[in-house]
Amino acid sequence: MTNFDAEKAIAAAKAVDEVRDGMLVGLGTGSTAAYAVRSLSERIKRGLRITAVATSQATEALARRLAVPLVPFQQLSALDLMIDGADEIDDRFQAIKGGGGALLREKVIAAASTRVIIIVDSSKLVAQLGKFPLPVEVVPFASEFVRARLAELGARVTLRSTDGTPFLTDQGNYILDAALDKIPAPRAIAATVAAIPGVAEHGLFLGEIDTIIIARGDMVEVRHR
Ligand SMILES: O=C[C@H](O)[C@H](O)[C@H](O)COP(=O)(O)O
Repeated sequence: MTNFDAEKAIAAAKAVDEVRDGMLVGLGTGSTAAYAVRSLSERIKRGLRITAVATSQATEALARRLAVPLVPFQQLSALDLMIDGADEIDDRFQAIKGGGGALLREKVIAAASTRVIIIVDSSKLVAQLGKFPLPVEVVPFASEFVRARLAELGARVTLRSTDGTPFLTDQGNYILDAALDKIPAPRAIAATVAAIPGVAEHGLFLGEIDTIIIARGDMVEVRHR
């Protein structure tokens, strides 16, 4: 386990302490969120009674394997709590997400949740967003058109792929990774990107996050908005 893995596990356990009997809990996606699913599963084995919603097929598979009770989100419109990771987060509770390609479902679940807790290791906290390329989910039909529009904003744009095969999201869309280096005005970029026809969602989470849990070594810091 790397130091960052240990930090992810500590932050995840702290977030899972916030889960109470009867809650409907949104489960994020990625390596940090996976620690939260494991931690939640341990509490369920000790008697915690909750129901969860997964933000991706990967998280759904993990939760099923660990006997975390799941319900499909299609039947719901509101959740109590979401626990998720982030690729970058600043001290204004603004984040870039989508490194794992789950940004669209994550944003829906975050919007539906009364409270959103983001759990991160110490490498994820930044002074300014943008070093991590902004994931933009696009319908495949519009991918070249959106790529050109993002390039006009000054981004170096890459179609996420493996060995020449485009990565497909759980919705069957593509991801364009838009490297901007710095995002000094996240709200303006978010509005501009969201307005491009063919964009399904972007990875800027600007108003959704209520609590950040950051682990540094074996210390954990909780910040509330
Ligand atoms: O699409 C994936 C999510 O937004 C993840 O929460 C994000 O990429 C962070 O992932 P990790 O915890 O693996 O660094």
